Amino acid sequence: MKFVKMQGLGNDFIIVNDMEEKISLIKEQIRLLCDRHFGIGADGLMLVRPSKIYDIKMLFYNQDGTEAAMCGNGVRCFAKFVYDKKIVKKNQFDIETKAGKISPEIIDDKVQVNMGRADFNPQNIPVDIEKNKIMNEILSINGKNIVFSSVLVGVPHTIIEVENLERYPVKDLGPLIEKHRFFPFGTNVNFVEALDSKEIKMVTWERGVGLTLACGTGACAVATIMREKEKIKDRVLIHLPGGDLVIKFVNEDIFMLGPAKQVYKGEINI
Ligand SMILES: N[C@H](CCC[C@H](N)C(=O)O)C(=O)O
Repeated sequence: MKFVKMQGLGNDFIIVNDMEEKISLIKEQIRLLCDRHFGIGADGLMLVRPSKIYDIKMLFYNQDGTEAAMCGNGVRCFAKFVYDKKIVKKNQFDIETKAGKISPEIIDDKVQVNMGRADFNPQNIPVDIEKNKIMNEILSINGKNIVFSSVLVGVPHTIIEVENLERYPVKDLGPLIEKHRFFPFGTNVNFVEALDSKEIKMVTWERGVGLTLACGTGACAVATIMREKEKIKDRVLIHLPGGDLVIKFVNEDIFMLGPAKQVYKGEINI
């Protein structure tokens, strides 16, 4: 099976051109391909498929083999791949994803993506709390009360503001919050330190992966919640361990601008 390895701010992916729709990978095979010792190694894997309703279709799978509706860094890499390989012959197009239509624009070596609108409805995120919005709720872990907000930006995201990101126990709390009983399908967990009204630092414990160098939908979710709390306006620079993303709001649509780079291409027997 031929593949290309790409990365967006160090969030890395295996991309397979399956326009002939001949490839069907079971969960265990995806997990093996993404394994950093027994396989290629990646945070996720994407299949390129034809779409009946938009220009192209993206299927996304996490490192553990679970399918997810969307991936922000992944969709930038996906868009760059299909454009560079001339599978799609325009630099602005629409991708069919399980989270709906996602519209990227290739701008030199960067990709700007209209990520659509955030969904605050707990039933859609989903979060098992009887409220209209999940803002500044409390969950307790090992006797520690944690204030959190949750929102759907393609996939479920939980946002926790902290005073000092470097000193916060992200690796201990991330997996416990990811699988907390409030989140029936799990959640991505974003730990955020607001620097000022224009800059934010964050790190994400990703559902189905663990700590990653960047999370695109997470950055969009963080910007959404911080804007909802009126801590930022309609544009923010987000610093992630793997690099920076610019997130801006046009009306209620979320736009994400960031890099997407090919690392290498290869072939593997699976
Ligand atoms: N792990 C996420 C999907 C990938 C999200 C992340 N890689 C991004 O860039 O948005 C989930 O299961 O919801």
